[in-house]
Amino acid sequence: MNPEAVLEEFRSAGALLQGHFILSSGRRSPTFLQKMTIFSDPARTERLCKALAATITARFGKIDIVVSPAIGGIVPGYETARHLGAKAIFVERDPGGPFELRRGFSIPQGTRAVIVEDIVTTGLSARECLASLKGQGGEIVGAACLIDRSGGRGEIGLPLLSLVTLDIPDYAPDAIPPELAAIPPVKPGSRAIPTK
Ligand SMILES: O=P(O)(O)OC[C@H]1O[C@H](OP(=O)(O)OP(=O)(O)O)[C@H](O)[C@@H]1O
Ligand SMILES: O=C(O)c1cc(=O)[nH]c(=O)[nH]1
Ligand SMILES: [Mg+2]
Repeated sequence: MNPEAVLEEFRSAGALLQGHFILSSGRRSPTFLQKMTIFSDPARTERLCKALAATITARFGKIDIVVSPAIGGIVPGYETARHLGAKAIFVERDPGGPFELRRGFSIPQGTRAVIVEDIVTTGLSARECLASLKGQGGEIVGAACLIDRSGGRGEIGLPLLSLVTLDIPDYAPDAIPPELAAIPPVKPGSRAIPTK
Protein backbone atom coordinates (compact mmCIF):
# COMPACT_ATOMS: atom_id res chain seq x y z
CA MET A 1 0.00 0.00 0.00
CA ASN A 2 1.58 3.29 -1.05
CA PRO A 3 1.64 6.34 1.29
CA GLU A 4 -1.11 8.16 -0.63
CA ALA A 5 -3.43 5.12 -0.33
CA VAL A 6 -2.78 5.00 3.42
CA LEU A 7 -3.59 8.71 3.79
CA GLU A 8 -6.72 8.24 1.69
CA GLU A 9 -7.90 5.58 4.20
CA PHE A 10 -7.61 8.18 6.99
CA ARG A 11 -9.20 10.98 4.89
CA SER A 12 -12.12 8.95 3.63
CA ALA A 13 -12.80 7.55 7.13
CA GLY A 14 -12.96 11.10 8.52
CA ALA A 15 -9.97 10.28 10.74
CA LEU A 16 -7.83 13.28 9.74
CA LEU A 17 -9.01 15.95 12.20
CA GLN A 18 -8.28 19.68 12.48
CA GLY A 19 -8.63 21.68 15.72
CA HIS A 20 -6.51 22.06 18.87
CA PHE A 21 -5.32 18.76 20.33
CA ILE A 22 -3.36 17.91 23.47
CA LEU A 23 -1.14 15.03 22.43
CA SER A 24 0.10 12.13 24.56
CA SER A 25 3.47 13.87 24.94
CA GLY A 26 1.71 17.01 26.27
CA ARG A 27 2.56 18.84 23.05
CA ARG A 28 -0.16 20.67 21.13
CA SER A 29 -1.12 20.28 17.48
CA PRO A 30 -3.74 21.58 15.03
CA THR A 31 -3.89 18.11 13.42
CA PHE A 32 -4.91 14.76 14.89
CA LEU A 33 -5.06 11.31 13.30
CA GLN A 34 -8.05 9.69 15.04
CA LYS A 35 -6.98 6.08 14.63
CA MET A 36 -10.02 4.76 16.52
CA THR A 37 -12.20 5.89 13.59
CA ILE A 38 -10.06 3.60 11.44
CA PHE A 39 -10.11 0.74 13.96
CA SER A 40 -13.91 0.88 14.21
CA ASP A 41 -13.94 -0.42 10.61
CA PRO A 42 -12.49 -3.96 10.49
CA ALA A 43 -12.10 -4.01 6.67
CA ARG A 44 -10.14 -0.76 6.69
CA THR A 45 -8.04 -1.95 9.62
CA GLU A 46 -7.31 -5.20 7.80
CA ARG A 47 -6.09 -3.41 4.67
CA LEU A 48 -3.69 -1.22 6.65
CA CYS A 49 -2.39 -3.91 8.99
CA LYS A 50 -1.91 -6.45 6.21
CA ALA A 51 0.36 -3.90 4.53
CA LEU A 52 2.17 -3.23 7.81
CA ALA A 53 2.71 -6.97 8.34
CA ALA A 54 4.26 -7.28 4.87
CA THR A 55 6.61 -4.36 5.61
CA ILE A 56 7.59 -5.93 8.94
CA THR A 57 8.35 -9.32 7.36
CA ALA A 58 10.41 -7.72 4.58
CA ARG A 59 12.57 -5.84 7.10
CA PHE A 60 12.70 -8.04 10.19
CA GLY A 61 11.94 -11.57 8.97
CA LYS A 62 9.93 -14.06 11.03
CA ILE A 63 8.18 -12.53 14.04
CA ASP A 64 6.74 -14.60 16.89
CA ILE A 65 5.14 -11.89 19.03
CA VAL A 66 3.68 -8.44 18.43
CA VAL A 67 3.63 -6.26 21.54
CA SER A 68 1.69 -2.99 21.58
CA PRO A 69 1.15 -0.07 23.95
CA ALA A 70 -2.48 0.18 25.14
CA ILE A 71 -4.94 1.50 24.23
CA GLY A 72 -4.29 2.66 20.69
CA GLY A 73 -1.85 -0.11 19.82
CA ILE A 74 -4.06 -3.04 20.82
CA VAL A 75 -6.26 -3.31 17.69
CA PRO A 76 -3.51 -2.74 15.08
CA GLY A 77 -1.19 -4.99 17.10
CA TYR A 78 -3.72 -7.83 17.01
CA GLU A 79 -4.58 -7.38 13.34
CA THR A 80 -0.93 -7.12 12.29
CA ALA A 81 -0.12 -10.23 14.33
CA ARG A 82 -2.94 -12.09 12.56
CA HIS A 83 -1.25 -11.41 9.20
CA LEU A 84 2.19 -12.29 10.58
CA GLY A 85 1.00 -15.58 12.08
CA ALA A 86 2.27 -14.22 15.42
CA LYS A 87 0.86 -13.79 18.93
CA ALA A 88 -0.49 -10.38 19.99
CA ILE A 89 0.16 -9.05 23.49
CA PHE A 90 0.10 -5.55 24.98
CA VAL A 91 1.49 -3.39 27.76
CA GLU A 92 -0.88 -1.25 29.81
CA ARG A 93 -0.75 1.16 32.73
CA ASP A 94 -2.68 2.49 35.67
CA PRO A 95 -3.42 6.20 35.09
CA GLY A 96 -0.17 8.13 35.49
CA GLY A 97 1.88 4.94 35.94
CA PRO A 98 4.39 3.12 33.74
CA PHE A 99 3.53 0.52 31.10
CA GLU A 100 3.60 -3.08 32.35
CA LEU A 101 3.14 -6.53 30.82
CA ARG A 102 0.26 -8.06 32.76
CA ARG A 103 -2.32 -10.84 32.24
CA GLY A 104 0.36 -13.56 32.08
CA PHE A 105 1.89 -12.08 28.90
CA SER A 106 5.62 -12.66 28.33
CA ILE A 107 8.25 -12.64 25.60
CA PRO A 108 10.03 -15.96 26.20
CA GLN A 109 13.67 -16.66 25.46
CA GLY A 110 14.24 -17.65 21.82
CA THR A 111 11.31 -15.59 20.48
CA ARG A 112 11.50 -12.53 18.22
CA ALA A 113 9.12 -9.67 18.96
CA VAL A 114 8.21 -6.41 17.30
CA ILE A 115 6.50 -3.36 18.85
CA VAL A 116 3.46 -2.22 16.85
CA GLU A 117 2.13 1.28 17.49
CA ASP A 118 -0.75 3.08 15.82
CA ILE A 119 0.74 6.57 15.49
CA VAL A 120 4.23 7.80 16.45
CA THR A 121 4.51 11.50 17.29
CA THR A 122 7.57 11.87 19.54
CA GLY A 123 8.20 8.15 20.08
CA LEU A 124 7.67 8.54 23.83
CA SER A 125 5.01 5.83 24.13
CA ALA A 126 7.00 3.32 22.05
CA ARG A 127 10.11 4.07 24.14
CA GLU A 128 8.15 3.53 27.34
CA CYS A 129 6.78 0.29 25.90
CA LEU A 130 10.32 -0.89 25.12
CA ALA A 131 11.52 0.08 28.62
CA SER A 132 8.72 -1.99 30.17
CA LEU A 133 9.96 -5.09 28.32
CA LYS A 134 13.44 -5.00 29.91
CA GLY A 135 14.14 -8.37 31.47
CA GLN A 136 12.01 -10.36 29.02
CA GLY A 137 13.93 -13.31 27.54
CA GLY A 138 13.11 -12.78 23.85
CA GLU A 139 14.57 -10.28 21.40
CA ILE A 140 12.73 -7.06 20.51
CA VAL A 141 13.94 -6.65 16.93
CA GLY A 142 12.19 -3.41 15.93
CA ALA A 143 9.12 -1.23 15.94
CA ALA A 144 6.46 -0.38 13.37
CA CYS A 145 3.52 2.00 13.14
CA LEU A 146 0.83 2.95 10.67
CA ILE A 147 1.79 6.62 10.58
CA ASP A 148 4.98 8.26 11.82
CA ARG A 149 4.02 11.95 12.12
CA SER A 150 7.42 12.96 13.55
CA GLY A 151 9.00 13.59 10.16
CA GLY A 152 11.26 10.61 10.94
CA ARG A 153 12.64 12.32 14.07
CA GLY A 154 10.82 10.13 16.63
CA GLU A 155 13.42 8.19 18.61
CA ILE A 156 12.40 4.72 19.74
CA GLY A 157 15.74 3.10 20.50
CA LEU A 158 14.93 0.53 17.79
CA PRO A 159 14.60 0.65 13.99
CA LEU A 160 11.14 2.10 13.25
CA LEU A 161 9.06 1.23 10.18
CA SER A 162 5.91 3.05 9.10
CA LEU A 163 3.45 2.92 6.22
CA VAL A 164 3.73 6.72 5.92
CA THR A 165 6.04 9.34 7.39
CA LEU A 166 4.56 12.82 7.76
CA ASP A 167 5.96 15.98 9.29
CA ILE A 168 2.97 17.38 11.17
CA PRO A 169 3.58 20.46 13.34
CA ASP A 170 3.30 20.26 17.10
CA TYR A 171 4.24 22.79 19.77
CA ALA A 172 5.35 22.96 23.39
CA PRO A 173 2.39 24.11 25.53
CA ASP A 174 4.12 27.45 26.26
CA ALA A 175 4.86 28.11 22.56
CA ILE A 176 1.48 27.70 20.90
CA PRO A 177 0.78 30.00 17.92
CA PRO A 178 -2.08 32.48 18.61
CA GLU A 179 -4.44 30.94 16.03
CA LEU A 180 -4.12 27.58 17.83
CA ALA A 181 -4.42 29.12 21.31
CA ALA A 182 -7.74 30.66 20.21
CA ILE A 183 -9.29 27.16 19.89
CA PRO A 184 -10.33 25.32 23.11
CA PRO A 185 -8.08 22.23 23.35
CA VAL A 186 -9.27 18.62 23.52
CA LYS A 187 -7.26 15.58 24.65
CA PRO A 188 -8.36 12.44 22.80
CA GLY A 189 -5.88 9.84 24.17
CA SER A 190 -5.78 7.74 27.36
CA ARG A 191 -2.50 8.93 28.94
CA ALA A 192 -3.04 10.92 32.13
CA ILE A 193 -1.50 14.36 31.60
CA PRO A 194 -1.30 16.66 34.63
CA THR A 195 -3.41 19.80 34.04
CA LYS A 196 -2.36 23.16 35.46
O1 LIG B 1 4.86 9.11 20.04
P1 LIG B 1 4.10 9.71 21.16
O2 LIG B 1 4.47 11.14 21.44
O3 LIG B 1 4.11 8.87 22.39
O4 LIG B 1 2.57 9.83 20.67
C1 LIG B 1 1.90 8.77 20.06
C2 LIG B 1 1.08 7.99 21.08
O5 LIG B 1 -0.09 8.79 21.40
C3 LIG B 1 -1.24 7.98 21.34
O6 LIG B 1 -1.45 7.30 22.56
P2 LIG B 1 -2.13 7.98 23.83
O7 LIG B 1 -1.14 7.99 24.97
O8 LIG B 1 -2.73 9.31 23.47
O9 LIG B 1 -3.29 7.03 24.25
P3 LIG B 1 -4.12 5.94 23.42
O10 LIG B 1 -3.16 4.89 23.01
O11 LIG B 1 -5.10 5.46 24.42
O12 LIG B 1 -4.77 6.66 22.27
C4 LIG B 1 -0.92 6.97 20.26
O13 LIG B 1 -1.72 5.82 20.44
C5 LIG B 1 0.53 6.68 20.50
O14 LIG B 1 0.68 5.67 21.49
O1 LIG C 1 0.64 12.31 19.70
C1 LIG C 1 -0.48 11.83 19.94
O2 LIG C 1 -0.94 11.68 21.08
C2 LIG C 1 -1.36 11.41 18.79
C3 LIG C 1 -1.34 12.05 17.60
C4 LIG C 1 -2.21 11.63 16.59
O3 LIG C 1 -2.25 12.18 15.48
N1 LIG C 1 -3.06 10.61 16.82
C5 LIG C 1 -3.06 9.98 18.01
O4 LIG C 1 -3.87 9.08 18.19
N2 LIG C 1 -2.21 10.38 18.99
MG1 LIG D 1 -1.15 5.07 22.39
